[in-house]
Amino acid sequence: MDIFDRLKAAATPQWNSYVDHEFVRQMGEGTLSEAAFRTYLVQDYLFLIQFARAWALAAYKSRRPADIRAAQAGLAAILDETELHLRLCARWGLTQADIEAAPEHQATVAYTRYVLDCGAAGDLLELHVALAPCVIGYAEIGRALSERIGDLSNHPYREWIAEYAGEGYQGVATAARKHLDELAARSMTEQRFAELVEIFGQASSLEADFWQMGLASQ
Ligand SMILES: Cc1ncc(C[n+]2csc(CCO)c2C)c(N)n1
Repeated sequence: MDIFDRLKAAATPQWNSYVDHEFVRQMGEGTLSEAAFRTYLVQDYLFLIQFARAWALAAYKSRRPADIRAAQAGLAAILDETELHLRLCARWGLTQADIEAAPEHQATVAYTRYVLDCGAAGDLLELHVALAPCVIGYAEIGRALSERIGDLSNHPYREWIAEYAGEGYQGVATAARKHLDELAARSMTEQRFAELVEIFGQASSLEADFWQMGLASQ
């Protein structure tokens, strides 16, 4: 059992509220409304900008080159991801300037600033634990949806699912998981575990709230 599995097992209700959310179910079935997806995607772009700052903070909090490289990989993955968002938003006639001018929803503010605060107040391990549901969760969700659906060619959310189920992103998530495990082996004590579960559970709940924000907008 690696540290990620231990955190997931200790925060199962919050984790399940995130990965089995109604938004995810509807997206998989292709019944999710375009309005819900659009609100989600615009907010997710704003979310990614703040998360890029969190990964940059991870680089700043790192003393070892290997940790700086891990932060660099996370930051690069985010910048790649924003391309998907801009491409999909362009189909609705939304430009980058339009998206950047959108006001942030409470759910976006709550999640991103929570993670940034974990990084500001805590150490590198706390920041990576706060980032883990996001990075590793989307890989699990993407893979589960893609396996369930099989042939994605006519699916309304094929680009989104293919992005996170694809080899490129799966590799990023596997590397992030391994890095988290190494970091925990280096700096976690069992007394700290409960504190880390708290962070992991909170971040997972904030992910669930983020999906809910999309559903509530339609
Ligand atoms: C609400 C929300 N949670 C997670 C992700 C996924 N994600 C965020 S940053 C990143 C790249 C590596 O850090 C990935 C895959 C998202 N887009 N939106």
